[in-house]
Amino acid sequence: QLSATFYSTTCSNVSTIVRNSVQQALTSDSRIAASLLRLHFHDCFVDGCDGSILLDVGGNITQSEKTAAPNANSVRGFDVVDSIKSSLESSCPGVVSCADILALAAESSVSLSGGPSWSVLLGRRDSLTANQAGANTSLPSPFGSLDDITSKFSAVGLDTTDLVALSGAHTFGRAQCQFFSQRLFNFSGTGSPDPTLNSTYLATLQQNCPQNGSGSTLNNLDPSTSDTFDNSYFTNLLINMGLLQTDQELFSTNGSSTISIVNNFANNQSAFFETFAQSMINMGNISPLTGTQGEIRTDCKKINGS
Ligand code: HEM
Ligand SMILES: [Ca+2]
Ligand SMILES: [Ca+2]
Repeated sequence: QLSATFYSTTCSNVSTIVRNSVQQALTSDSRIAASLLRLHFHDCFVDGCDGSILLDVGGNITQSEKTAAPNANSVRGFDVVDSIKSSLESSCPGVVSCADILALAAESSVSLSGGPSWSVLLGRRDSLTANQAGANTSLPSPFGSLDDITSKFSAVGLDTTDLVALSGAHTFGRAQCQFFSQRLFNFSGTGSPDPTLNSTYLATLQQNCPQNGSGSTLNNLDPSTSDTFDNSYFTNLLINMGLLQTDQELFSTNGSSTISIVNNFANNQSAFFETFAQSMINMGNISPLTGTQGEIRTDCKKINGS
């Protein structure tokens, strides 16, 4: 049972400390807000929001989620999490969990980028384990069908509205060519590009991600407003300008219940912001450790005493 006032007597400035650190990090890295939001998502989908993604191999930890397929050479922002943790250890030693730091950093990242604010529920504790196989199986693939991603969300208690709203996180941040290049030249063995890709956008993407080029070249997930948290992710889908196959599927899968939700968010940014905030709370509630479960890590990368 998480609560917005969990640290009110033990670390009353926690939200401000996190927010200031994220703001500071943004001055030298315009992508960091997106990266921090994604870290919270990749934490919560694997054994719940318990900081498991932050652990390195060492001591009793024999596997790390960082090297699982969806994370390796992809998730980033760990240095900022460590710097937030050091500030908090100076102000309120041994009090704030790494899992809560991820939830707070996600909210600051969205609100500092122009998106909604919400009251973050707190009181999560940190795991004593990491689950690499779990990261490989529980995180959605950008090559999956809408049914695939829907079932990964429903496996953690999130519904279709949550799926569409949270996919709106792709309103900022970057993606490497390797995660959508299957759409550009020979889609599903057809010898042609994905028919649900806008032809002008296709030409730009083919230029940025040529065949036999580097799969790690970065592209904006939202070609309209790449660093702003707004509803242009959804207006892009209406004109076939979703970057990942799984983005465009939300609007282009015939008969899907996701289509009307995309239309609503494209036409009504406030509806998107309100739903996104609620869906972030829903995601943040995925099986947290509470009470005497787990621990409060001193160093987010390691179990205490190891
Ligand atoms: C619906 C299924 C989803 C799939 C298949 C998916 C897949 C991906 C992929 C492949 C990337 C690019 C990674 C890279 O190039 O290294 C990415 C980036 C990103 N994802 Fe998702 N994602 C999904 C849902 C979400 C959700 C629910 C959130 C957060 C609420 C999110 C937030 C982000 C952000 C902010 C980025 C950019 C990160 C950065 O620039 O560092 N994604 N996603
Ligand atoms: Ca986790
Ligand atoms: Ca945007």
